[in-house]
Amino acid sequence: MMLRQGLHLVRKLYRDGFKLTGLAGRQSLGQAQLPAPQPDRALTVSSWPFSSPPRDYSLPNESWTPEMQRLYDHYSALCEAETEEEKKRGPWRRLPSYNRTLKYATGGRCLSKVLQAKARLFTRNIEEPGASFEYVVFLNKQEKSCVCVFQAGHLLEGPPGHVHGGAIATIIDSVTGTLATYLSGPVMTANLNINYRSPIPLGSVVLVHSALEKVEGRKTSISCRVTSSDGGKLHTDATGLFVSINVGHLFGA
Ligand SMILES: CCCCCCCCCCCC(=O)SCCNC(=O)CCNC(=O)[C@H](O)C(C)(C)COP(=O)(O)OP(=O)(O)OC[C@H]1O[C@@H](n2cnc3c(N)ncnc32)[C@H](O)[C@@H]1OP(=O)(O)O
Repeated sequence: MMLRQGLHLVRKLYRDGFKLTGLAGRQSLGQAQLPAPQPDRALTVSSWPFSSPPRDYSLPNESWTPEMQRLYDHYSALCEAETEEEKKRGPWRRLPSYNRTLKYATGGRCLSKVLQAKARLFTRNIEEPGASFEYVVFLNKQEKSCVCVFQAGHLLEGPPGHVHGGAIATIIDSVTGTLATYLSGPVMTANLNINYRSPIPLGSVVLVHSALEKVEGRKTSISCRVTSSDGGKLHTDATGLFVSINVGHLFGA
């Protein structure tokens, strides 16, 4: 019964144009218009099925360094820009980010109710501001690309004073996965290829640039480069392969 309700809700959200922040929501740039602009130019959850609005983790908080805030302001200003092609607004959008998109997203038949209630998006599961992943993604729908401003907190340490490779892989998976989802709808990561070129200092702010390489049938290929905030140093480059799925795939259907 729960499974059927979950599937029904997911399908309804897709039909109604649920603007995603997780695996299940989607917006195909090739097939539909992005939602009407909001005052802060963020994409919005238009069909949020719960009474209280979810917290948007991609907004500034007290842990953000001046560099993080500067880059946020820079890309936010691009979201405000007007272009001739799009008379009123440019191609940039800030994507909101929540720690759970669908409380019904069970992740499979066997997830207990306790787990279901406690499940959280991996990158947003630590409440202490600045402790782990502080990031905000800006999408450029014309260029089919996005940039993520990422500040790596103290809980992400790998080599002393530097960011863990798994944490770097996580942010790459999240950013490339987000772009693939916006471009192709519901997808899952099939393959990630990562080259670690230079270590990322803990607490620093880096840019995660992602762009569409190609779409072949169900396969969407995304490239990614992690650079210093001034773009001068390459930390990591990667490619990701995402395979389109039916949402029932996530529910064991
Ligand atoms: C806004 C959002 C916010 C979202 C914010 C959060 C974003 C977080 C993003 C995190 C995303 C994840 O971590 S996802 C979690 C990690 N990933 C997973 O758990 C996926 C587990 N794997 C699977 O479920 C499956 O293997 C699939 C769905 C990937 C593919 O299975 P399938 O549907 O049966 O498809 P299949 O026929 O095997 O393959 C389809 C085509 O893809 C190719 N293919 C499949 N796998 C591979 C592979 N590893 N390497 C190369 N090619 C492959 C096949 O050759 C075939 O090509 P051809 O013959 O058609 O040419």
